Amino acid sequence: MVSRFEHPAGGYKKIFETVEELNEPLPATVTGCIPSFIKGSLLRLGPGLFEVGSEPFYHLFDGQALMHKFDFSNGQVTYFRKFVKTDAYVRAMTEKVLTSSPAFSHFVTFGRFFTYFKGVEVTDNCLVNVYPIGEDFYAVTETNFITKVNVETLKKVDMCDYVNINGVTAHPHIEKDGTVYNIGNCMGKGAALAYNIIRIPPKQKDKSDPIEKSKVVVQFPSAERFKPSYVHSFGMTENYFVFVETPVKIHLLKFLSAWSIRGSNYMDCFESDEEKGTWIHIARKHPGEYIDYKFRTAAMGLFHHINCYEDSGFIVVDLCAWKGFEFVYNYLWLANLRANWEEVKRNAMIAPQPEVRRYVLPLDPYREEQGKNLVSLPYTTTTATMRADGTIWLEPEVLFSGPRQAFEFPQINYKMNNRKNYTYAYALGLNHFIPDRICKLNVRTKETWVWQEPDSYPSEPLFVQNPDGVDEDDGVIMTIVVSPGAQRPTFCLILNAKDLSEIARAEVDIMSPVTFHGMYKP
Ligand SMILES: CCCCCCCCCCCCCCCC(=O)OC/C=C(C)/C=C/C=C(C)/C=C/C1=C(C)CCCC1(C)C
Ligand SMILES: [Fe+2]
Repeated sequence: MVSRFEHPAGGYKKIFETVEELNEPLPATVTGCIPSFIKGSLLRLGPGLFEVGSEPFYHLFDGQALMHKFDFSNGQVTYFRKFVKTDAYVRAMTEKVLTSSPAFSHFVTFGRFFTYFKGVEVTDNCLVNVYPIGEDFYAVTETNFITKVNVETLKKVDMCDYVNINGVTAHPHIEKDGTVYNIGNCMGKGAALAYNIIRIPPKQKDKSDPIEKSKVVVQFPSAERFKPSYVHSFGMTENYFVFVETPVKIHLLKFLSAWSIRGSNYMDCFESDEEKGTWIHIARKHPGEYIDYKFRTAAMGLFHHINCYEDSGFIVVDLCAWKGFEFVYNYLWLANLRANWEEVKRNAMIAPQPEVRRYVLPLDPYREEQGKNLVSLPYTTTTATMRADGTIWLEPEVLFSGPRQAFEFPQINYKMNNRKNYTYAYALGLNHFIPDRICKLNVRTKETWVWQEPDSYPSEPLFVQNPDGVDEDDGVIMTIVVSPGAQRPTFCLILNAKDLSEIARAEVDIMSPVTFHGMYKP
C-alpha cells in the first residue's frame, strides 16, 4: 500500500494554489459508465484562496473555504464551486484592497481573520467538512461557528448559543435517524476544563431547527487542569463514546493572548506534553455517564478514528495514529508542502510516522489479576494490562505501517458497518504528506489494494453503497483527483470498492486545489 511513485516534477505544488470560484456549473466529460445509483452530489471543502493581495497565508489550514460540488443526474455530470462567504472570507477580501496600501506593512494570518465572539476572536473559516443537521447542510471548521450552505452561503450559526462548548469537531457521528453527536473543548465557564459530547436531534416534526435542541450528553474530564488536548474526532459504538486524549495540548494563555498579539498564529497555541502519553476515555451513551477507567498508552497523534465497535465485553478502536508526541500540523506549512520533492521527503523524514492501529478496551478491567492480558478476543494481538497504580496499559495491533506512507482520511461503509465488526477501510494514501493514491485495507487479513496514476493527486475516498448490494464492499469509491498536467486537470473518479478498479471519471478543464473532507448527498 506504499506509493509506487516519486514526484520530482513537483506537480503537487499546484494543489496548494489559489483558484477562482465559478459563476455557473461546468459540464464534465464522462468516460466509463456512471452507475445508475449515483444520482446526487459530491460535496467537498478545502482551501481555495492562499493569499490576500500580495500577502501569503502560511499554513495549509489558513486558506479560505472553497466548496466543491459534482452533480450527477442520468449519467450527466457538472462541476461547480463557490467560496463560502464567511466573515473570514469577507475580511480577507477587504484586506485584499488594503494590502495595496503602503500603510499595511505586516499581514497577520490569525488575528485578522478571526471574528469576535464574547470578547475572543474565533475563526468561522469553514474549510474542513460539510455534513447534514436535520434537513440542512453545514460547512464547518473546528470552532463554535458553523455555516449553513447549499453551495451558496445561507447563514452563520454560533453553537455557543445552544451548548456549553468552545468548538466542535468537523467529524460528528450521525445515526440512521439523523441524530448528530459531536465532541468539543469546553474551557471552563465556571467549571474545570473538559470535553463535552453534544447531541443534536434529527429533523423535528414541528419543523423547528434541531440545533435549538442541542444538548450536552456527557463530559470527559481533562487530564491537565489548564491545558486541554486538541481533539479532531472521536469514537462511538452502540453504547459508548470513546475519546482519545493525546499529548498535543492547547496552551490556554497563548490561545487567549494570540488574538491580541500581532504576528501570532493559531499554530502558536499548541504544545506537546512529552511525558503524559495518551489517555483513552470512555463514557456510557444512554444515559450519558463518564466511566473512570484509566486506559493509557504511548504518546501518539490522532486525527481520524476509522471505526469503533463492541465485541464480547470489549470496545475495539481502530484509528490512524501518528507515532510520538509531536504535532503533525507543524509539518503542514505551505512552504513545506510546496517545496521541491527532495525537500518534501527530507521534511517528512523527521516528522511523526503514521500507522493504522487497533486498540482493544476491556469493559470489565478488574476481573483479572494485575499484569495479565485482559484481551481475549481471538482475532487480535492487542493487549490491555492492569498495572499496580490502577491504570490499564494498552498495546495496539498494527493493521498497516509504511514509513512516511500514511493511510489517512479514512472511510468505511458507514451506513452498513459503522459501530459493527467490519472488514474494510478506505483511505487517501499520503506519500511524505503528498496525497498520491487511494487505498483499501482489509482490517481482518491486512490485505491491501491501491489505485494510483502518475502525477495525480486524489482526495479522501467516500464510499457510496450500491443499494442492491449485499457485501460490505458492494459499492463505489468517489474521490476528486487533480492531475495538473492533464488537458482536463480535475476529475471525479469513481472506483469499484471491491478492487479499486476504475468505473468512470468525469473531467473538467479547470484546476482545483486540495480538499479535506466532504460527503455524498443522494
Ligand atoms: C488532503 C491532503 C492534504 C495534504 C496534506 C495533509 C497531510 C495530513 C496529515 C495528517 C492528517 C491531518 C488531518 C487533518 C484534516 C483536516 O481536515 O484538518 C483541518 C483542520 C483545521 C482547519 C483545524 C482548525 C482548527 C482551529 C481553527 C482550532 C481552533 C481552536 C484553537 C486553536 C484552540 C481553542 C479551541 C479552538 C477554537 C477549537
Ligand atoms: Fe479530519
